[in-house]
Amino acid sequence: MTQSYRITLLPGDGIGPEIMAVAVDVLKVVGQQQNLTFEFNEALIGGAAIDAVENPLPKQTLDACKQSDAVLLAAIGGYKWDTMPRHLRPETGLLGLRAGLELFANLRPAQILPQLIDASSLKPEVVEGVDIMVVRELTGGVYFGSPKGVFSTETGEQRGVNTMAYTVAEIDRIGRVAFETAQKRGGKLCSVDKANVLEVSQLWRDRITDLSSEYPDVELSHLYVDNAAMQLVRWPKQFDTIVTSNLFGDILSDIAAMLTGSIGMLPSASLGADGPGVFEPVHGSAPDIAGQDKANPLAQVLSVAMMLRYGLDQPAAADKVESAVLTLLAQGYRTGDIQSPGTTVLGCKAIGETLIQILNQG
Ligand SMILES: NC(=O)C1=CN([C@@H]2O[C@H](COP(=O)(O)OP(=O)(O)OC[C@H]3O[C@@H](n4cnc5c(N)ncnc54)[C@H](O)[C@@H]3O)[C@@H](O)[C@H]2O)C=CC1
Ligand SMILES: CC(C)CC(=O)C(=O)O
Ligand SMILES: [Mg+2]
Repeated sequence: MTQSYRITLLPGDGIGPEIMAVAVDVLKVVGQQQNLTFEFNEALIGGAAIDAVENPLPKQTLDACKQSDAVLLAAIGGYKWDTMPRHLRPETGLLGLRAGLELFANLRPAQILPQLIDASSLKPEVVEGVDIMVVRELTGGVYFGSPKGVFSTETGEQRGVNTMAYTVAEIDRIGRVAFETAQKRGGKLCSVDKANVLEVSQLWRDRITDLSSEYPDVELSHLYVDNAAMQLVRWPKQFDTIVTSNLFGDILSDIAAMLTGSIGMLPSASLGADGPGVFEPVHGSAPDIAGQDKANPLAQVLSVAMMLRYGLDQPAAADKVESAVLTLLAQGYRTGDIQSPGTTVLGCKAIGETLIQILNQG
């Protein structure tokens, strides 16, 4: 029987439309092969939405996302909007989408593919076999805490304020996702915080420690975030699953990206308790290479695989997408960001066409 899904597409800004085009082509072909049909609905977000309707997250877009089975997002942002007031910034639209869909758990896998060992910034013996899942809290912490703003002090000086805050309920729900993720993986969970300095981090550490009694099969450890950043580069193989707050997870997942060769390789899944998830690359809109056919579309394509696996419960289709990416790399095709001697560098579009050929060859 054919299974049908409604997918909202949010291409966004910069390289977003280029990598989204590749991902949609891949999804259509895999859909035909797996008896899945997709009803696509493209909507505005970020800078593109600001330009069109002066709102980085139009109500129509959020409503369309809520009515979908899954949302595929590319990236938002760009120099053009960097000096706009906060409510007219692309990033405000992205945060609004995450909050609006209550996507509190962001899964960011960083896996070194054997074909890309030469592309990593680290020595082969350091990165070989690395397979890390960063579980990042996504709707709390300093990105959302109040008070926030720029206020005047008694002396008339301006003072910028953001607040890092977590409730017990927020820590517990991301903690449970992390323990359950670790149970399905290597059984090790490292919680990353700054409990030596921050009250919010001490509460985080205490709660995660308490929760661990419910997961005796998971080996829990704790690291301060500065040490964790260093350890990720020093000996990344010590990590299996990492759980951390919104800001720390944002930074640590970009570090983890470079272990795998390029930020252009890292997909992610943003999930809530129920309702549609958003599937998006870890990287941003890369305005420095936008419109030049240089973008690596593989993080977006691998986000399609995460959508099929985590959002639509179609693991066989997800396997097909991931295996096509591995074949492409094994055949020596690369975008510029992951090139190494002896490989063939292609543009974003040509990488997409080659992936389709690989999929059609079965
Ligand atoms: N989820 C999202 O939509 C995110 C949006 N942003 C926004 O993106 C804009 C640019 O931010 P940046 O700090 O420059 O981060 P970025 O991730 O867009 O780019 C950082 C560097 O990585 C390269 N890069 C990124 N993705 C690539 C890809 N697929 N293929 C090849 N190279 C790639 C870029 O060319 C750039 O040199 C900003 O407006 C930022 O707020 C940043 C991160 C996440
Ligand atoms: C652009 C920010 C709002 C988010 C970000 O950098 C990320 O989610 O990786
Ligand atoms: Mg980021």
